[in-house]
Amino acid sequence: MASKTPPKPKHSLEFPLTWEELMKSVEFQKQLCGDVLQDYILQQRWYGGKASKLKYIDVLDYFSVQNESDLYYGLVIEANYVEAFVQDYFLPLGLVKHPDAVDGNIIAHIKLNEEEFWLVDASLLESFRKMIFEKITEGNKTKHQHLEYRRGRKCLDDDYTSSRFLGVEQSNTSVVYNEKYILKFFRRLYVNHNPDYELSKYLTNKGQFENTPGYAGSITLKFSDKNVMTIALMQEMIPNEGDAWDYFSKNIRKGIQAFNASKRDLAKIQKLSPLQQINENEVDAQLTELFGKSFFEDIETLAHRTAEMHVSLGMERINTEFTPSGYSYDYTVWLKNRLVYMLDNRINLLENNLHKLDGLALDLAQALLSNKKEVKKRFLDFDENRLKGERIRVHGDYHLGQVLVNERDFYIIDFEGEPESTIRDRKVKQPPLKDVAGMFRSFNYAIYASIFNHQDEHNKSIEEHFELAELLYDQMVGVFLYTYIDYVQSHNLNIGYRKEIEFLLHYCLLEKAIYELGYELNSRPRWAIIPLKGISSILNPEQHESSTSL
Ligand SMILES: Nc1ncnc2c1ncn2[C@@H]1O[C@H](COP(=O)(O)OP(=O)(O)O)[C@@H](O)[C@H]1O
Ligand SMILES: O=P(O)(O)O[C@H]1O[C@H](CO)[C@@H](O[C@H]2O[C@H](CO)[C@@H](O)[C@H](O)[C@H]2O)[C@H](O)[C@H]1O
Repeated sequence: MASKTPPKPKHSLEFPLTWEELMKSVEFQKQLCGDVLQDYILQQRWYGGKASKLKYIDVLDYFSVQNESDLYYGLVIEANYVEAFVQDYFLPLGLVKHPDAVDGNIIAHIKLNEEEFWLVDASLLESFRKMIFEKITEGNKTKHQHLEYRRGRKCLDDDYTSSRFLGVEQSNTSVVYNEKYILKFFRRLYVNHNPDYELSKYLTNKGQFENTPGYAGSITLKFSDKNVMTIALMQEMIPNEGDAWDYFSKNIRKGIQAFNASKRDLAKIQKLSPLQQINENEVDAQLTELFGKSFFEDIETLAHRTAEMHVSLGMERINTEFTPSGYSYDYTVWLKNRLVYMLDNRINLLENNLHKLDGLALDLAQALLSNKKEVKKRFLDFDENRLKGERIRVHGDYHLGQVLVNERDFYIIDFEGEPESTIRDRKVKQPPLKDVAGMFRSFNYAIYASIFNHQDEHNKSIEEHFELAELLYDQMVGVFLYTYIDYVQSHNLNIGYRKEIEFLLHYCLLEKAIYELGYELNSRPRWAIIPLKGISSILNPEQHESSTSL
């Protein structure tokens, strides 16, 4: 059979060098970093700098990944932006004879000593993936320049049998090995260990938290100045039926459909005050009929797993990276600076994007703009002297999409932290209730997304749906809090006294909703209505008597 005609390359390079000599060539690095990579990375899903103007790219560092027969390079490329900031990315480089080997997904055509090749992302090549697995399973038996391959406790295989791309929408690149492990190549690199690696290793080796993928290995780049970068993390693969966002959204939608088909009087449903705790058996009978008893049992299980995660993260007494801390003046200064900066950014972004909003979203946006002083005041109303609980390392970006579902149990993944924050900020110990607030915002999102996305299925007014939404949200929160607080308190994690818990939750809910407003305005403005509605209820809980101050 005739082979396919090679694609006409956009970029063609030529060097009188071998592949082994190529990376040492300054001229090659210069040409690669010019149009070749500038064009290539713009097409990649993992490239997060698309909204900024690229000035130039540099190779910050590179390393070889090799055995007796094959050689690949791992590149740390630094993207420099006109807006005066830089981002580092990981790009593994390989060389193939035929572009068919990678389905035409090539970086450039290259002639080396008159011989024709194609430069490709090495993760597309099975031989590269196999070599990576073998080096991780071999662990630190072999020394590799400034690269460290580690085998984790949960890696039980010595032999490679298969590899494939995970094939999900994601910001990194994940490979499934032997249908048992998932290796995530971090695309965006940071100086310092990635929190995903640190927390995964800790939870497996020390915390013994079972409802997260076990740590199976990693690759770390070590610089001569002692700085490090996490290149990859390998974990157990968790069999799953999808994530908790899809799981709960599906059940919420069904409940809302049942509500539309019924003659239910919302005034008869028990109204809780915000953050009022209830036992799963105390959920209003009408809500149980609409959403199912199992729906609230699932919330209970999720709360239980979240509490176990926090107890595990807060139990360390030796390694200061993990030992709990109290509240301090330094923390307060850091927090307030950060939140005021974020708020100013969101207000600015909102002003610039008002033209993208209409109807209720626009009304809520205008209300927020006139209320910005009140939000700032709330952010500044944080007094460490009145807080008695502990701060610990937290998940940091906790929402339903970070939880996998299997047989009505939940597994928590992706401890990379909040994507907008610097790596240092992600490692600051925080009140565990920050994660809880993140999950509550996610409940709120799932309810309102179900309402806004399926309006064609409704025969009741939007106001009635909003009323149902608030009733449901308060009961989901009530069940979660009851289970969560009971578990952490009986396992010696100090999250503060009752008023402190309420204060921190209100504080973190507002923080998260303001954060979300930026995320939505930048990536899906149609959804901005959800955090806008959330901010409005957090700021005006007038129908509820609970106080937000200490
Ligand atoms: N250990 C695992 N077991 C099974 N599936 C996983 C595992 N880790 C990740 N996934 C799947 O991969 C997706 C992306 O993983 P995630 O860690 O969030 O990557 P990224 O940081 O690139 O967004 C998850 O939503 C999930 O579907
Ligand atoms: O990409 P990440 O998962 O790290 O997180 C970012 O994207 C999330 C959306 O995928 C965003 O989450 C927001 O939307 C979710 C529904 O899609 C909702 O469940 C979350 O509560 C809400 O915050 C997250 O904020 C952002 O960091």
